Amino acid sequence: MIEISGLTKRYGAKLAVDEVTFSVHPGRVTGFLGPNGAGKSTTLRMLLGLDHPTSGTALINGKRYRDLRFPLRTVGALLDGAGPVPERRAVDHLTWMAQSNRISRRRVREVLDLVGLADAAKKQVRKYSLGMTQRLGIAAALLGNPEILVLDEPVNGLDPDGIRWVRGFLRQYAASGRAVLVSSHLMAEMADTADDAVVIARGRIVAHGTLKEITDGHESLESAFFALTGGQAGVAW
Ligand SMILES: Nc1ncnc2c1ncn2[C@@H]1O[C@H](COP(=O)(O)OP(=O)(O)OP(=O)(O)O)[C@@H](O)[C@H]1O
Repeated sequence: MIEISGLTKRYGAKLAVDEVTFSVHPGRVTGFLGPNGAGKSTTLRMLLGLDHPTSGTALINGKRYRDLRFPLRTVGALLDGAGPVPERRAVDHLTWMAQSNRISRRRVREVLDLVGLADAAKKQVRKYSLGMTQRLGIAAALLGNPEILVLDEPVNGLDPDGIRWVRGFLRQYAASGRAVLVSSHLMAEMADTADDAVVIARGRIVAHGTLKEITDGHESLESAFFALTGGQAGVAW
């Protein structure tokens, strides 16, 4: 379980994340939704110990990320821009990650199979398509068979096949009793993927509940999102 409480991040005069509080439960896909610059990545980076909060806490099974003994075994993450070294072969990248968390080589094969990259395991990552790179990122997140998955914009730039694969995969992962937190600004996509949603705008949580609760009284998740975030289609925030 993820518990975020009063989480705040200030960059100089800019309040990027402002008293954010929400939790993410096992067996559910939670969509973390917000326009560009709303504070999604900053929140996830603090959750994963990559940035220090100005105040507040972000806990994974009751602990801060950096206090987890073998973090990959508890929480798997795919973050924007945190890719592997391009010259490395996919299998070597995963083996290197696995070793640092005492995960077996057998598991490396398993996750490559799981994401459909078994045949491309020995290719250099720089020869991968965007879709393959995203699958590799998900394979890395799965290495420790974690009970929690955190994915920042996993379908960005994917073609419809890739998007469908990620959606099916996340639904299946949550159905096996694990907790999935996935950030996105693609409302139609999240409407098909998430059970719960947390909506953030300008660093603050503006809605948190089941998808049904959030869309109640609106035509779609997209129109609920625009009403909540004060935006309009086609207008930059
Ligand atoms: N290192 C930093 N220094 C200064 N400001 C930052 C820094 N990182 C983020 N910000 C600012 O904090 C705000 C939140 O950014 P963040 O990247 O968390 O948003 P986001 O919701 O993930 O957006 P996107 O969907 O575009 O990735 C933005 O205004 C951004 O410019």
